[in-house]
Amino acid sequence: MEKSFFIAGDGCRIAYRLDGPAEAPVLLLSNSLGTDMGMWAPQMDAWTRDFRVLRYDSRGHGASACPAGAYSIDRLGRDAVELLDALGLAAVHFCGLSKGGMVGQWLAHRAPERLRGLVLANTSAYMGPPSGWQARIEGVLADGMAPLADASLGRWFTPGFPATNPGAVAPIRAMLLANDPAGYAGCCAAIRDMDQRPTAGLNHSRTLIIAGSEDPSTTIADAEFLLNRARDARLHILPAAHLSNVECPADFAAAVAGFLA
Ligand SMILES: O=C(O)CC1=CCC(=O)O1
Repeated sequence: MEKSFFIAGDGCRIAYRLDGPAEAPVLLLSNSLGTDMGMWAPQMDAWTRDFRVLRYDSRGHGASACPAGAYSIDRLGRDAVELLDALGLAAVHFCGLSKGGMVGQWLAHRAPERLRGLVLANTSAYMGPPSGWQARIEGVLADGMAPLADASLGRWFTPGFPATNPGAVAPIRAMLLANDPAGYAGCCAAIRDMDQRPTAGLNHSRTLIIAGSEDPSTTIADAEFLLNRARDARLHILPAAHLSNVECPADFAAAVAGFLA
């Protein structure tokens, strides 16, 4: 997959890619922890009919650089804003899943003028306790990505899904295993240190919240928290675990496209 690059404000090299008609409205996509822009493959055919789709690899993931040390939600949010600045885009539609949705929450609070429609999928304003993230950081830095794989896929998909959909799950597993542990750990630290609950009520953007009925990581209660604080939000629940766009590709694509239309 051919990717372009821009340099974020702190010098980090970040990969992005544009697909779809040049004149269509831009839809910016932000990936989850442990994946990269390839996680949106199940939606690309549908979305590139109506949107100029702008995907990027979150720092620490995919082809983007993996600076050592802790990242922050503020830094991850600025990466999205600086990508828009680099491409001269004033305001775009945004869809982020999990960590990507945490970036979306940050944008709603810190850069709402850059948002048209906002989709927050399988995400949460807070994912405590910090000790769990600290243990994950220490584990991945000591032992690499492989020991995380089975437990992660167990949270990302409902129990029967991998066996019946190996072609959908194999690329996701490969993305997770390809992560540089330093980049994965840097993003874990951003989630460890994040608490966007106090600012959730400042989301005045038109928002679609997507949740998975079987998601053990970011629950329906987490989605309802965001829903109840936002000024203009609706909730769409899919029969899925955490990577709802992979488990319910067509429904996810249609829900987002219908909301943004
Ligand atoms: O892998 C997990 O624990 C689920 C998750 C948390 C943030 C994210 O993007 O995925």
